[in-house]
Amino acid sequence: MNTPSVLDSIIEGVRADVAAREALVDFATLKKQAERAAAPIDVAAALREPGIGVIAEVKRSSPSKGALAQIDDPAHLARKYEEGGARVISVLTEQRRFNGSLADLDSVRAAVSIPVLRKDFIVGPYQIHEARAHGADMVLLIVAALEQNVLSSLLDRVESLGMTALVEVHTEEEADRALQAGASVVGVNSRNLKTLDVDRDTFGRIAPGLPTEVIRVAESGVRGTADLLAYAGAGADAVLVGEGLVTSGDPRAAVSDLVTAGAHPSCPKPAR
Ligand SMILES: O=P(O)(O)OC[C@@H](O)[C@@H](O)c1c[nH]c2ccccc12
Repeated sequence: MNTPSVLDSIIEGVRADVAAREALVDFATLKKQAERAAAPIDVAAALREPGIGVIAEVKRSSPSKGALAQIDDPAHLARKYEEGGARVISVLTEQRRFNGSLADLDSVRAAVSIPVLRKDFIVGPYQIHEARAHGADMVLLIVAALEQNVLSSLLDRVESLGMTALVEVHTEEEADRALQAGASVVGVNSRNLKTLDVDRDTFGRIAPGLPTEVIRVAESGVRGTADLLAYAGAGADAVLVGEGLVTSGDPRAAVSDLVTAGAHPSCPKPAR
């Protein structure tokens, strides 16, 4: 048998955690909770607005670096991101490796009026209704973690609840699978989730092959405005930034610098 990748071991933990939550709140009850949540915001429309969108992430830890930042008040951080001009807030809810939680998602949802992304390792429908019940507008689906038929049905379920899926890919083959499943927003992760290596050229290799109507998000590895401009030059509509913001000391200013660079007339814009 092959040695399990980082992704495999994260998913194993996630499955156990989902089973434990489902034992407390069954799927039928959760679905009713999701129906009572405030209507989702149209994230695709928000990402089509002019300028390079900044998706700012609430990220305490990562499997590659361990603890990144002490975030005692995720709502406060999210408000700083919103004040800095973030288009969307991403909240990591995976507990074992990223030290996130659904409580973080609740606090952030209550604190901001811009769209919120639930960033987790989604393996089944339960987590999608759970995202909605906790006020998410967008849900991450990682192609490398899902069989094709499961990916397609989860994507349909996200959309049937009025949310938008951010479909994450790392290779051309995965990008084809994302499109086949009907993704309208594709995130190209520069980090390989099986090895955790970052290669910032990944976006530039994959993005040009995506149809023009697909919204392209460059994920990971943005240290500052130079990386944003490089991703924009390769066709990004938006960038997703975690570590660079949580370690910045001034998250509002860090987001604002990125937003300003991405809105400047000299910043390359995707042709569509
Ligand atoms: O901290 P960074 O390098 O700015 O990366 C943010 C984001 O792209 C990263 O957290 C991420 C991308 N895809 C994921 C999937 C699961 C967990 C985390 C991620």
